[in-house]
This record gives sequence, C-alpha cells and structure tokens, in this order.
Amino acid sequence: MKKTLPDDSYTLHTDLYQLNMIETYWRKGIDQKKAIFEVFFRDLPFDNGYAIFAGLERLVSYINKLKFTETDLEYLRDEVGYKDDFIDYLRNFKFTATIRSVVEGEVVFNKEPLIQVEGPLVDCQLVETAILNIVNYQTLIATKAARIRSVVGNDALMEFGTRRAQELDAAIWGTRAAYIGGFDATSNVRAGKIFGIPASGTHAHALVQAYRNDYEAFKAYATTHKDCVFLVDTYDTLKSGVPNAIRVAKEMGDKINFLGVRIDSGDMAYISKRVREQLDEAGFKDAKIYASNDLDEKTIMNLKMQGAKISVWGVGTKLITAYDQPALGAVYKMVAIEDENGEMEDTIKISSNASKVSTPGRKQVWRINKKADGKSEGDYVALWYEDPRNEEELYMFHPQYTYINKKVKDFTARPLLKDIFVDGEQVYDLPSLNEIKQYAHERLDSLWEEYRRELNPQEYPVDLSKDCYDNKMKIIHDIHEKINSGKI
Ligand SMILES: Nc1ncnc2c1ncn2[C@@H]1O[C@H](COP(=O)(O)OP(=O)(O)OP(=O)(O)O)[C@@H](O)[C@H]1O
Ligand SMILES: O=P(O)(O)OC[C@H]1O[C@H](OP(=O)(O)OP(=O)(O)O)[C@H](O)[C@@H]1O
Ligand SMILES: O=C(O)c1cccnc1
Repeated sequence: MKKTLPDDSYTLHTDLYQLNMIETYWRKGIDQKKAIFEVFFRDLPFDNGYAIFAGLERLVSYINKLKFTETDLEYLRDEVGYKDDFIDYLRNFKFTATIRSVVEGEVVFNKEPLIQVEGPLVDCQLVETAILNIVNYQTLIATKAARIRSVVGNDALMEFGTRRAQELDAAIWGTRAAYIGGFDATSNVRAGKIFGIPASGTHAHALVQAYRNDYEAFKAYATTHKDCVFLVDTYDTLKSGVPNAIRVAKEMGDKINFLGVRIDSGDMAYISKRVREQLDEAGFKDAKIYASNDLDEKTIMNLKMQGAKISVWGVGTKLITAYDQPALGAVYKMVAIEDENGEMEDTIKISSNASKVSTPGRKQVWRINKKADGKSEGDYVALWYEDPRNEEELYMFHPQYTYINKKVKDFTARPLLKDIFVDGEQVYDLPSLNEIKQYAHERLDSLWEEYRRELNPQEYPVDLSKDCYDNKMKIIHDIHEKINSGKI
C-alpha cells in the first residue's frame, strides 16, 4: 500500500489526465497559450423546463485557494512519478485566468454557456474537473428543490436528507442548493451554522421507543422544549399518537408552542384527514400536520390531489440524492485557442451525435424579455462582440430547426455571464445566501408558467445569433474540407 498524506488542499481534486495534459503542454511550450473553455449541459434534468444555477460560491472559494501544497507536490513526485522539473513548475503555478459565470439562483437552460474560463491552457485544464463536480451537483439539487417547491405552493418545506446524502459534502452543499431552490429550513445543524439556513426539526421514533409510551415521551419532550411537534406514528397514529399529543398539549397549555404532529408512514392522505379532524375537535385548529417518508414532487402532488391535510413537508432522500436523475451531465468544452500568430481561433468538437457538436467561439448569453411585462422571450447566445441592446429588432431562430424563428421588438436584453475573476483576481462580490434565494424566486417568477410546470413543460428557446450560427457552420464546413483532403 502506498503512503497517504494529509488532505490539505483541493488542488489535486482533478482527474489525473488533466495533469498529464498539463505536463505535455508545458514540455512542448504551449502551457501559456490562451484558451477559452465553456461549461454547459445538453439536457435539462428531470424533464424539467429550466434549471437553477448553483455552485458559484464554492467555486470561488476553490479558485482562491488554488495552489499546489508541499504535500500535493510530494505525492505527485513520489507516488505518481512526475519528474522534479515538472514538480518545480507546479510549485510556481498561480491561477491567472479570467472566469465569467452566471450568478447563483439564475434560471438557466440547456445548450447555453454557464461558465467561461479564459486564460493560460494550464489554468483552464486544471480547473475543469472541480468546476464540473461542484456545478453539476449543486445545480441539480437546486433544480430538484425548485420542482418540489412548485408543487407545494406556500406550504413549508424542510430538508431532511443528510442521513441519506452521498456523504458529508453532498449533505452540506445539497442543503444549501435546496435552500436556494425554495426550501425553508434544514435539519442539518452544521448547515445552519455555516450558511445561516434556519435549522429546524421534530423528534424521532427513538424518543417514543426510549419511553415505550407515546404520552410519557411527548410529556418529557414538552417539559424540556418550548416548540413541540410530536411524531405520532410509532405505535398507532389515530388510536395512540394523536390522542396523546393532544393530551400533552392540553396539559402543558401556554407552557409550550404546540406546533403540530408529524406522520411518517401509512396512507398519508387518509391519515392526515383523520388527524386533522382529531386536532380540530380538540380545539387545535392551528396545529399543523407535518409529513415525511420518501416524499418527492410526484407523491406530494398526488397527496394534494387526494386532499391530504398536510402543510409542512419534510423531504430527504429523493431530494438530496436527486433520486430520479442522479447526474446533470454538464460538460466543459474548449471553444477557442490562440494560434501561432497570437490570434484567437475558434475550435469545435465534432461528434457523430449531432447534439454533441459544440458551438465554437467565446460567447455571451443574453436573456431576452418583453419590455412591457418583463416576461421571457428566450435566450440569445451570441458571439462576445455582439450586443443585442443595440438592435431595434432581434431575429431569433432555433439552432437546429432554423425554420422555427421569430422577430422580437421592444425587448430588454440582459447579459448572463458576469466577470467573477479577472486575470486570477476575484472581482465579484458574493451575495448573501438569502439574496441568492430571493433572486432565484424572482427569476422563476418572470418565466412563463408554461416553462415552469413540472410535467411536460414547453421548451424554452435557446437560440444562436446569426453570427454565432454562421461561424459554427463555417467551422464545420472547413473541418469537413480538411478531413476530405487528408489535412487532419
Ligand atoms: N395516499 C398516498 N398516496 C400516494 N402515496 C402515498 C400515500 N401515502 C403514502 N404514500 C407514499 O407511499 C410510500 C409508502 O412507503 P412505505 O410502504 O415504505 O411506507 P410505510 O410502510 O407506510 O412506512 P415505512 O417507511 O415506515 O416502512 C411512501 O413513499 C409515501 O410517501
Ligand atoms: O424519507 P425521507 O424523505 O428520506 O426523509 C427523511 C426520513 O428520515 C427519517 O426516517 P428514518 O431515518 O428514521 O427512517 P425510516 O423512517 O425510513 O424508518 C424520517 O422519519 C424520514 O422518514
Ligand atoms: O426533524 C425531523 O423530523 C427529521 C430530521 C431528519 C430526518 N427526518 C426527520
């Protein structure tokens, strides 16, 4: 077994092939060539009509700490086998690239650039893996959370997923993403501490089992806590749990805030209606019914259709693990590279699968909205020098089916990619988490509800500008010419 070293940096949180490519670039003298890479995903997750972008805060922290520590270098030299001269090169590495990104909480779509890294080839290559790792997960969970929020209306949503999350980091960053996407609180106390997300919770079956009796357990809890939500399904919800919760609530009177009861099993539509009757009859009309047990947007929507009397939803496993689609599939593709004369040359990745052909050139994404009501017209992916704000009328067309097109007038155009780092220095002030959450809420509000519905939403237009489209077609054409004449 090889020796192990302390985990004191995230710089090696990358795939080995990145370092191998970096070595090649360096030994061949092209490591400082300027390149541009862009992050995008090809398909929206969960068949949803939009995604909520998340992950920027962690990305900023990762970039700010990006340098090879002595233990990183020791490992690369002694265990991976890189030579001393390359190790010295890595020791002197300093991140100097420019990063542009959409901001957290932004509503985003497939096939548009979300992050752009522009700078020395070595910098661009080193950060690919971590950027994708962070953004793929956090965006996925924020989107899942927004789907769940969209079916619960104004009910309260509690995040309960830590115990089922894919390890500690996923619990913490997933909880943060869930909060951005519309959850109100988390059971994870550490997330409360480090992000300021309201931490909240009820109690488990263990409390009742410890007393082997609903009444004793609830009473013990009530004499040690002001806010009380009793878990009523340990033995028999309707015959024991709820009657004992009511008994304790009456006995304690104003000494406690009897917030309600939680049910965690059984037919939750039927049981919640009976529980509601029992609480109402006892005079606890304001006491709420909490529910948990493998919930997701589909079950919640169905329970609501059945008239379930639940108004606080605890959601764990299916949110934090993105159970029905565990990966987002965002990719990082080179769109331009400096040529021999120091000019930027646009590059493409051609695939036999048409949907995998990348769009060359440094781009900007413009969100086009109607001036009159602020509602969305679509996104307009243009080459970086174009500015639709200077246009009277915008010609927007589907990038594949170009006969689907429209002319848009009286619009506003908002650039989505913002400078986050310029030449390695952070220039963007991170907003607070509550600002991000509010921003996500507002952005979703400005989207037509046809794009927001969780079942079979309309496809939101993400169009290419004419210049961007023509550029792509020309590059594809040139490459085919080169292949046919044996130059590639
Ligand atoms: N009325 C309902 N309509 C649709 N789905 C429901 C309804 N009531 C409960 N469910 C869901 O059905 C599933 C029932 O799962 P399961 O059989 O594991 O629960 P249980 O046996 O009641 O409790 P436990 O988790 O303790 O085993 C859960 O995902 C729950 O959210
Ligand atoms: O169901 P989730 O959406 O993941 O929500 C979290 C679950 O965690 C707790 O259960 P516990 O760990 O005690 O397991 P159990 O209820 O399945 O027995 C709680 O009672 C919820 O059922
Ligand atoms: O507070 C709760 O009720 C809770 C917390 C974590 C998991 N399940 C439930």
